[in-house]
Amino acid sequence: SPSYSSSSSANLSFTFYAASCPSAEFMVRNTVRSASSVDPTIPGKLLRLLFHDCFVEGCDASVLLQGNGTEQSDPANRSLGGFSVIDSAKRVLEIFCPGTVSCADIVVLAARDAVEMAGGPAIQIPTGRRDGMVSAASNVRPNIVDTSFSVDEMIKLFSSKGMSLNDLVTLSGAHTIGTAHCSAFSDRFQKDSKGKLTLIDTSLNSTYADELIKQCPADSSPSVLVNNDPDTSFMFDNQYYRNLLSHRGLFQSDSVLFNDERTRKQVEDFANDQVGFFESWGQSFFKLTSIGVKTGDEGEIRRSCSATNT
Ligand code: HEM
Ligand SMILES: [Ca+2]
Ligand SMILES: [Ca+2]
Repeated sequence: SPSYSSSSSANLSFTFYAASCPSAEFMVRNTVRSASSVDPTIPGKLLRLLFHDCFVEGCDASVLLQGNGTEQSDPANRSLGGFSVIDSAKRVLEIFCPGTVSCADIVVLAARDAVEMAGGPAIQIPTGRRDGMVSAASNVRPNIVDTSFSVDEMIKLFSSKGMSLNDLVTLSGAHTIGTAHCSAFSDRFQKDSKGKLTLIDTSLNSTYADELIKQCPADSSPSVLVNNDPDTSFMFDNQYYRNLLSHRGLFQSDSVLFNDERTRKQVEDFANDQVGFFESWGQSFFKLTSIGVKTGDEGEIRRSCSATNT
């Protein structure tokens, strides 16, 4: 459905598991913490997983379902990660509070904790989301932003989820952590007659472009990863916006936020004011985690996050 009512998110509660599983949030947090201490790439993965869940069928863990033709089989989702962290949190929760805590809530809480552990703001998030039964690859393409999108196209998709221009600029700040495959920004380069890459997107700083070509030469392996934020890749800070100001946005969809008059001011403000970015992040993240939530009798509480109960 194109526009989600806010009545569903009004059914979420800050005390949803207070009686049924009082340490639910604590158990998710511990799982995220220990996984991230072993593998520092986990926070970025968990944050992107939330985005791809909430924009397709709402925040309902549809992205976790495995099988032929599910969301995971769409090319836009092949580079997602963090599933094993969600699974281990669920395993612990099923021992202490069987059949109680939804995978949809675990995805949200894990992303929230991941941001905080990477140095970002702490955010209170209500719970009570239920797990969806539908996961179709064909739902992914129309609902997930591609790096080739114009600001207009991004605004259109975001507003169909009840998200504003401000939310778009704020949530794009997620690219202050995490990594990307070379193919995610190869459209900014072209192969010359000798098979070497040259920059065709003039909105990119040429020194930065040279670094990217070095890390991602034309013949590089498809498994090569590049940091989204070349300066503070593991730190959730406002460096993403500073990068945009110095023409070092990795994706075309990042650069356009600085090149478009409607979004530039917000980018400049966040580049100069991390506290302001963090405040805005709290609000936009809250909205993201409320998109299309299922509550009450809708959906189910999955026993295993990768499969529906029946
Ligand atoms: C607005 C348009 C957006 C576009 C076009 C976009 C696109 C991408 C692409 C292409 C990647 C690299 C994937 C790969 O090659 O492995 C990526 C990574 C990432 N994105 Fe976005 N994204 C957008 C918005 C968001 C939002 C709203 C969030 C979260 C709130 C987000 C969080 C992330 C994170 C954390 C990573 C790093 C993932 C990792 O380290 O594995 N992105 N994004
Ligand atoms: Ca979903
Ligand atoms: Ca950073």
